[in-house]
Amino acid sequence: MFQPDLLRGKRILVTGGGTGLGRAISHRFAELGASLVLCGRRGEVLESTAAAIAGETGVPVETAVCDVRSGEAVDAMVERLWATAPIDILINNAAGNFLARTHLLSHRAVDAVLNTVLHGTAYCTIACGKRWIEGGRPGTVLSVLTLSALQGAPFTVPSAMAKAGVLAMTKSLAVEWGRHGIRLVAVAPGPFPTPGAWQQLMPEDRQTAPLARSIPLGRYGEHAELANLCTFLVSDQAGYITGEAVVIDGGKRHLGGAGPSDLLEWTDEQWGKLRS
Ligand SMILES: CCC/C=C/C(=O)SCCNC(=O)CCNC(=O)[C@H](O)C(C)(C)COP(=O)([O-])OP(=O)([O-])OC[C@H]1O[C@@H](n2cnc3c(N)ncnc32)[C@H](O)[C@@H]1OP(=O)([O-])[O-]
Ligand SMILES: NC(=O)C1=CN([C@@H]2O[C@H](COP(=O)(O)OP(=O)(O)OC[C@H]3O[C@@H](n4cnc5c(N)ncnc54)[C@H](OP(=O)(O)O)[C@@H]3O)[C@@H](O)[C@H]2O)C=CC1
Repeated sequence: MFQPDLLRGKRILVTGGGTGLGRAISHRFAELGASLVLCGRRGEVLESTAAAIAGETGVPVETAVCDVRSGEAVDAMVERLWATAPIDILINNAAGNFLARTHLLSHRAVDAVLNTVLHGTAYCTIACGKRWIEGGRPGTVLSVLTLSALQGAPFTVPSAMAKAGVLAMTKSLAVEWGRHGIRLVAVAPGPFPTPGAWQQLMPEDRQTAPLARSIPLGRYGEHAELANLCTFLVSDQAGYITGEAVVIDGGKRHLGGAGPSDLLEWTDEQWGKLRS
């Protein structure tokens, strides 16, 4: 359990906060007293999520329609938000991704992912960072990566490249901006079911594989588990953590490196035969 007022007084901007994991993280922040700004491209999605979170938690939730692929639009959004009150915490969560064979990707397909994940994250981070530094204020940036940022991923190569770039940004700015009291942290989730991710990445053909073969804990992540990790990392309780990415994946990352995972499927009979 967190202190009920852990995030009271914090103004938090969540990109992609209208759906999926961004929505779950935002909801947890609001429960702990934060005031929120949810950003995305679809106003009606943002409004509906904002109304639901505000109704359930009683905290104010603003919305900001913005395509993070445009540096000008991001700067205008952040300038407008700052005119009311500074943002304390930025969550870089907006992303686009799809399954495709890389040698068949068009330039525009590569750009569709890189512009959102790599450029959009850089624009949002710099827009907040320059205002924190100019205003002499501390700040925190949490970026949502994927496991592929650490170990690559075939068939989602632009996303893996972009998220790896965001990890490099996290480590680099932790050093460059540390003396200004700005922390940069990241989370690298394994699979957490959301309509967005499942539509893009989990066609029915992929959903029949036994989970135990791909995830040691044998289940997908729960949104609350990711939201709780993000809550700790952005809170003042984690004030000495910067430049780090925390993996939350049920052990998935270690399957390949930890030895032959096909042995997980072996029966007692097979083990007995080997022993004899
Ligand atoms: C384990 C889970 C890990 C989860 C990680 C996540 O990130 S989950 C997060 C999951 N959530 C989301 O992803 C939600 C947000 N997603 C989105 O906004 C879109 O899915 C987007 C990323 C395609 C960007 O859309 P947009 O409107 O900017 O793009 P557009 O429609 O204008 O097309 C631009 C170019 O891309 C091409 N192209 C498109 N699809 C495919 C494909 N499947 N194949 C090949 N190519 C494809 C298209 O043909 C065109 O190229 P062309 O023909 O002109 O040379
Ligand atoms: N679900 C999973 O298993 C995993 C997810 N992740 C990461 O978690 C994050 C959330 O993913 P998830 O919730 O599953 O998927 P969603 O599709 O629900 O989330 C993507 C969000 O980003 C917003 N978005 C997309 N493009 C833009 C843009 N150009 N400008 C502003 N907002 C944009 C979308 O809103 P709109 O379309 O209205 O703009 C949407 O709210 C992503 O960073 C993803 O890479 C990482 C590992 C695993």
